Amino acid sequence: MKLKFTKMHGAGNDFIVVDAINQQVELSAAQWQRLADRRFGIGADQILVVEKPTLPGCDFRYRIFNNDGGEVEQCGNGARAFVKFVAEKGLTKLSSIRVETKSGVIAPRLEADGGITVDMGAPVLAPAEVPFDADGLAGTAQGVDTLWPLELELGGARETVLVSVVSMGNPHAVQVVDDVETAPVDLSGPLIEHHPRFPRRVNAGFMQVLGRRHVRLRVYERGAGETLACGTGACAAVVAGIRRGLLDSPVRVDARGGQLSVAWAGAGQPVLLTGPAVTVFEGEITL
Ligand SMILES: N[C@@H](CCC[C@H](N)C(=O)O)C(=O)O
Repeated sequence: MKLKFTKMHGAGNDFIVVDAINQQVELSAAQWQRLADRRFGIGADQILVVEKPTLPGCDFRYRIFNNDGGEVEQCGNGARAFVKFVAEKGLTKLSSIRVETKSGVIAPRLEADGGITVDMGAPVLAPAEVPFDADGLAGTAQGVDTLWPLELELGGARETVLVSVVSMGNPHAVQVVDDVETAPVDLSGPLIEHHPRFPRRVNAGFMQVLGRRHVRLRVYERGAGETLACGTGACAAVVAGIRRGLLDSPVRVDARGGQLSVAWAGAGQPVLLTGPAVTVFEGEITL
């Protein structure tokens, strides 16, 4: 079986995008993982699959598979790549589309200057819905946010980190650090990802506040490891920063692979994510 694909990225978070409307695509988790493998496959942080919608009022269905082959609920940088892909492939003539995802409907918009903004929906903040098991834990209030203590076993020593928990459709634990470059992302990222308090695992964000509208961010992604940028991670970090009283919307987010912008007007309002989407090459692979 041959599979046509497009390789894309958003601020260095890279994707294999597959049109499952005009070709038949039914792959197992092991096959997705093989395709995303950087040595045995094409290589990508995530695979994005474009399908016909199943919900009325939607233009497309968008499925997301992590590098480890697992299907997940949401991907912000991928949503921008998705809208560029469907426009470039002539799958739609609309500049604003409604896209069905595993965690609800999102609305990406192609701007006149080529930039892409995605309405990612409102963040979910109730710990149980993130999901985060806060049972028996004492949180600390900061602004209108609650910081939760997570115990980690770091290199033989016990350490407690304080995290905000936010769902952007997918789960995030965000901590504020003094310097993202020296933060122990490789060490504590996997421990946070698999921490037993997160029943569906979690994306671990490390945010350095540079000013009220400017942060640096690194994210150790669930199912993919550290990526050069994480769109939903940027949204979650800015929501946490605003709730903690550290940031004002809109916020520039510097990731290792590029720059994103996140705007949020507060409780109940949608988060708007803006940033680049780039097509790298097209190919066909025999499975
Ligand atoms: N890179 C993404 C997020 C992809 C999914 C994530 N790893 C998860 O498992 O939730 C983004 O740009 O949002």
